[in-house]
Amino acid sequence: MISPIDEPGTDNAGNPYTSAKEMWRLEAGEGDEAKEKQKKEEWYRNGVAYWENVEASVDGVLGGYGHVSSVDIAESEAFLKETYGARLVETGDQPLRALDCGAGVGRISKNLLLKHFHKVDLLEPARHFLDAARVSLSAGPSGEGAEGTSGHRAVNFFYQGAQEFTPEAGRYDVIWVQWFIGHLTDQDFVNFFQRAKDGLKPGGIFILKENTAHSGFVVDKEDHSITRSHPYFLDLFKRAGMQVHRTKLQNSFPKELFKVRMYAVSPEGGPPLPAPLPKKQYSTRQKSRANLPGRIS
Ligand SMILES: C[S@@+](CC[C@H](N)C(=O)[O-])C[C@H]1O[C@@H](n2cnc3c(N)ncnc32)[C@H](O)[C@@H]1O
Repeated sequence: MISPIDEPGTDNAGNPYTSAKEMWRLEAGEGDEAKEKQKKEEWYRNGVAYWENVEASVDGVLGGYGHVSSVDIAESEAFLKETYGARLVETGDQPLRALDCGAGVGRISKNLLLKHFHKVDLLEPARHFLDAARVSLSAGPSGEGAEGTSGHRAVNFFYQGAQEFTPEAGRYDVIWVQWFIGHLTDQDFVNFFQRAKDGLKPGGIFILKENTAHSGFVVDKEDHSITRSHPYFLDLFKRAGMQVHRTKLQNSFPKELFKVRMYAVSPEGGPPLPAPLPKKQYSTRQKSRANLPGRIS
């Protein structure tokens, strides 16, 4: 069977690449010793520069599709509960912590993560998005002390690209990776998961939610990102030493968008996922909802 990296792809104007390997050589200088460092820096700089010119709002980070935010959050929440249910309610004395990577203006932290996790950290390389997230999540100027009435709060606001980030060891129950991993080259995707897995508590998981190409890949020359196919994701998870526990397609999105898929992954050889809970057992839901800022939409 042909490896996903050898499959052909296109850019968003339909121009072909013979393989992902060729694409990464052209776009990020991979395999070309003389140009690799400079081209790779350019790839990341151009990606962030695109977002720096986008309005710091939910509509901005969703490319004008701000109206899909609530249905996105609803299906993410169902996936989180089905995947991680028991751990969300049986915390003992331990605070639940999540990391929101490529967090944009804090849309997911505000509407989902802060409902279920006592402490949420955000990682985002576009400064004005991170500033907007700080305001939206009511943090002080240093990012500390964003205390909601439920006691759940945004704690750290990391101004960094994921290709450079290393989390504090053993800090997180869940690392949320949504709609940004296309900015990372394949090698940095693998390196990111290999570094970030040390940031998970024992039994912690990553949830990745991303656009998927029908086959191969599609490069967006405007925002300098790549949309990968489902087999391409599976291949990268394998290379990163990750096992995929569950995967599910997002249902209710406009037809013209890429198919969006959710993955629950954790380091190979780790413990099985906690049991899902029947919906009626989520007794924290009402309490948390009442204490958190309203949903945007
Ligand atoms: C489509 S927006 C999604 C934002 C957020 N995840 C959400 O769903 O609301 C893409 C985000 O990825 C961020 N981003 C771009 N390059 C990145 C990188 N190298 N590492 C981490 N995040 C990056 C952008 O600044 C932007 O906030």
